[in-house]
Amino acid sequence: MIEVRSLSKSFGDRVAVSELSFRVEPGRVTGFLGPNGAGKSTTMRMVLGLDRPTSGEALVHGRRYAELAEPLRQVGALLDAQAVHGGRTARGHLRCVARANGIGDRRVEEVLAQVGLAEAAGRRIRGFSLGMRQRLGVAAALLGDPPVLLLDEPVNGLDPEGIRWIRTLLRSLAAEGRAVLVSSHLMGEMALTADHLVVIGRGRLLADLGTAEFLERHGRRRVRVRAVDPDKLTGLLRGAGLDAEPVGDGAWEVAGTGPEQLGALAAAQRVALLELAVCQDSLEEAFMRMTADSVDYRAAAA
Ligand SMILES: Nc1ncnc2c1ncn2[C@@H]1O[C@H](COP(=O)(O)OP(=O)(O)OP(=O)(O)O)[C@@H](O)[C@H]1O
Repeated sequence: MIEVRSLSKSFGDRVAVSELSFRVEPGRVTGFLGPNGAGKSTTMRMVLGLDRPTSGEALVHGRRYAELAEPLRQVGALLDAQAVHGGRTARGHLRCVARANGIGDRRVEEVLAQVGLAEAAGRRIRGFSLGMRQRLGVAAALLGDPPVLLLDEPVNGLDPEGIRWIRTLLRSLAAEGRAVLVSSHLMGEMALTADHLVVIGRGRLLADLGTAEFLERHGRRRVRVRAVDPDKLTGLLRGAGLDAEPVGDGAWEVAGTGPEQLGALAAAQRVALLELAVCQDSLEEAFMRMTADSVDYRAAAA
């Protein structure tokens, strides 16, 4: 388990992380979300002992990273897939990391196969695509078979097949009882992958809750409705005083009601419907709404 307690980090007078507390529990994928510059990478670097907190602490299994015995067997990480020696082969790179941590060559072959790089294992990394480097980074993270995994933007550069592969892998690692923390900008992907979300903005915690609960709380839920006779529907909605918004093509989106009530109302007033469906905000829409005030770099409105 990862435990972040009142963690803060400043670079000069720039506050990157501020009084941040959350836990990454075993058995689930925790998505780590936040706009650019929110402090995600800095937090992950502090968990891995690569940056020193200004105050507070980040613990893995109750200890600071530097205090862990055989750290690679305790926590696996993918931070920057580009940060590898291009002149080495994939196998050579992994053997080097493995030997430095007392891990045998057999495990290297296992993780190469697990990430789909068995055939490319003898090739030099400098010829690898970004997606292959990501896979290699994941292989290195898995080398020690660790109960905790921490991945910064692992789907970066992956094609749709690769993205699906990462999703399946992360979910199966969590199902095996591991604690998985993963950051990503791809909201649609996070909605499919993460059971739990930790959202930060400007270094501060904005939300720490289940993905479904996040959508429920921060996403809007409306009922889309369309009728054979659009004028009759307009009259019905206006007459009922509902919070309705026209969305084109004679359709409306109505807030504060459910399809059951709206359907019953239409039936009672003999308005024949063509469409009656619940539309729920996507994770991206919910996320944009909740982080609107904490975006550091945003294009000025035209
Ligand atoms: N070594 C450093 N020196 C100075 N400032 C830094 C350093 N590392 C990070 N920062 C600043 O800290 C803040 C948080 O950056 P960080 O990279 O952790 O955010 P992030 O959420 O990972 O962003 P992104 O989604 O763009 O990767 C930013 O304002 C960044 O400019």
